[in-house]
Amino acid sequence: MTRAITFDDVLLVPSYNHYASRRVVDISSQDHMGKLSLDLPVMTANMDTITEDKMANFIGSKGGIGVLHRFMDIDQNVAMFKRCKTKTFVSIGCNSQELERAKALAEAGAGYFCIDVAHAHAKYVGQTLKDLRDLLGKDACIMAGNVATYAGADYLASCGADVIKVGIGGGSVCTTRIKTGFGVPNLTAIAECARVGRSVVADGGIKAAGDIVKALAFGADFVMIGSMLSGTRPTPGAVLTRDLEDGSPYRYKTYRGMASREVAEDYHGGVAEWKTAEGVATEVPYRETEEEIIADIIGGLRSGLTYGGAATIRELQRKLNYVEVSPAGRLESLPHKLMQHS
Ligand SMILES: NC(=O)C1=CN([C@@H]2O[C@H](COP(=O)(O)OP(=O)(O)OC[C@H]3O[C@@H](n4cnc5c(N)ncnc54)[C@H](OP(=O)(O)O)[C@@H]3O)[C@@H](O)[C@H]2O)C=CC1
Ligand SMILES: Nc1nc2c(ncn2[C@@H]2O[C@H](COP(=O)(O)O)[C@@H](O)[C@H]2O)c(=O)[nH]1
Repeated sequence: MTRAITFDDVLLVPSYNHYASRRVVDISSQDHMGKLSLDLPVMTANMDTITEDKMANFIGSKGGIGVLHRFMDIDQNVAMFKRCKTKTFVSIGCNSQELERAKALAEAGAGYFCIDVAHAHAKYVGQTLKDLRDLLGKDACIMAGNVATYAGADYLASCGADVIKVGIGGGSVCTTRIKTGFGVPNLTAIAECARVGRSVVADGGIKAAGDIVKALAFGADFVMIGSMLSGTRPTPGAVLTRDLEDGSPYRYKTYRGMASREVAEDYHGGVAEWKTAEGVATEVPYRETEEEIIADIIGGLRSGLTYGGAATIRELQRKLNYVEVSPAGRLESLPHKLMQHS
């Protein structure tokens, strides 16, 4: 049986650092096909509680890129795309109307497309990729996902994907592994898919800047984050308030999986009888900390590269050296100053 690992299973091992300061390392990333270059290798998730135009403009201003969700009609989608002031991905699904969405968005100037389905190692995704390439031409950047195996990534590459989105069932509001028994722990999935030689986006389960460094070191060129930015000001959705037991107000927003019952009710009148929800909806505290979250990611990436003795993300990948950690090692990695000793 193959052993598979994810973020908390490993730590990266430090190596000799040539660089005088964390300021000199380069945290930018370019995809293997030469179509996408980001100063910050971070994408925001195409979820209706994470990325609309406001988040796309925020993350774009930081050097990353937003991926608009697709759960709206085509006119709304075009209007939203036009409100984006920086390079932004748009998403499409796989049914026949989705090519109409792609056509309208391309006419509005979109050049970065994401084919977004739960299980992309599938015939209908391959066909959509080919149709989309025919529609958009060779210069458009097409990302497709999600997959979690070498065979899945290879299939998408062979159908014309430039960038491959990797991660099945690892997201923070995801229940796919519980509901279906399928998934691959994310670091193993990233390493496997990166062997195909196309750029990989590590998607799902990233909780902190250190997880981003691990994902990049294991072969991702970019990461996609949802929960790390959930509840912040640039996310869509209202700020809600309720009283806590002590009477103090608690301000929160909703963060929800795009395969949750709540999403199905809002957009499709409920979960179809042949399906089950594969995501959950949750309350997250309202936060005004998006600037700090991104600064923390940038600082973590800069430090991370120097711990790895690397000036670039590609060098970090070449020098990958890691250990699997014991339960005690994992505990030691967390703040434990106040832990009681018996
Ligand atoms: N990264 C992850 O682990 C996951 C992500 N998601 C997210 O949830 C959203 C909804 O996803 P999705 O349900 O794919 O979108 P859609 O509802 O648009 O479904 C995509 C198409 O794929 C078909 N399909 C066949 N088998 C499957 C399968 N096992 N899972 C999903 N679709 C299948 C669907 O047909 P039919 O509906 O008739 O079956 C449909 O035509 C997306 O944003 C997706 O990224 C969802 C689950 C897992
Ligand atoms: N299995 C499911 N995965 C989902 C769903 N909605 C979104 N997602 C995936 O999660 C990531 C975000 O993960 P996070 O850990 O950063 O919060 C997102 O990009 C999708 O790939 C869902 O309903 N089910």
